[in-house]
Amino acid sequence: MNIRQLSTGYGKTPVISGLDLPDLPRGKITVLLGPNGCGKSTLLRALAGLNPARGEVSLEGENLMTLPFAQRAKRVVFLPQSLPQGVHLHVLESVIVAQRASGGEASIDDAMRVLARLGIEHLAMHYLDRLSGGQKQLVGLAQSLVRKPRLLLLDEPLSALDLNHQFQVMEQVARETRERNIITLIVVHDINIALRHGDHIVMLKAGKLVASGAPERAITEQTLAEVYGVRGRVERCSQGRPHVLLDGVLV
Ligand SMILES: Nc1ncnc2c1ncn2[C@@H]1O[C@H](COP(=O)(O)OP(=O)(O)OP(=O)(O)O)[C@@H](O)[C@H]1O
Repeated sequence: MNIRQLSTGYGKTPVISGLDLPDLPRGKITVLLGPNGCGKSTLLRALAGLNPARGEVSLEGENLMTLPFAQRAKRVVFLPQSLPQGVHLHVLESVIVAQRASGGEASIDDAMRVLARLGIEHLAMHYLDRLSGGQKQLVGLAQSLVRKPRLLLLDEPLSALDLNHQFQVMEQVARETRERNIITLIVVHDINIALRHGDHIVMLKAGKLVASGAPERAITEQTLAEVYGVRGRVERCSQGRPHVLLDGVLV
């Protein structure tokens, strides 16, 4: 997927101006990193067609920016940081509604399979508005995966999850991404999750691209300093995996 000269913002206030991103690979997870307020959610919303934007976003040979919204919504799924409040549906119903929103056939079997893959089939008949924050986040992910997008945009899908679920969700997202050969762009704040589970990294600061590429190429002492203003080291743990250790903040 190519993003060329993308500009977006709110009213007359630009957040991103003329952003070019290197090709986002299919079948891989791209992790979008950057400090609070740098424009990550705004970028995801613009790619999903939820924020007005200019530029070119080509996905599998089509320019998303000129597709009618309904066509775009069949190809692109965006999971926001939190689900809408006050939706009085069962979890299973909500997953089936999501399935139909992308033009798919309603299939209880498919919906239950997605819930099972995320380890939440026991919640199928629970009401959405009575779930914990983390449970809601898992249901939001189930709603996204069941829609079988070509481009999956996940905005901090791990923020309310315990360690076990964070790991399981990243493994599941990686599996779906690989098996369906889709493009997944995911915002996380945990740099070590990005290093461990990301295939590709994009680092933004104030709406501008600072670094991109393989995790160990993009996440370095220099980019950690430039993007986050921290002193950090990338070291190898006893199993040989890269890991960021923070020594402090730059003043
Ligand atoms: N609805 C809105 N109206 C006006 N400005 C907004 C709106 N949403 C976000 N902004 C502004 O746009 C800029 C980028 O916000 P955005 O939510 O994209 O950042 P982010 O990188 O996702 O941050 P975080 O890591 O804190 O979630 C910020 O300056 C923010 O104040």
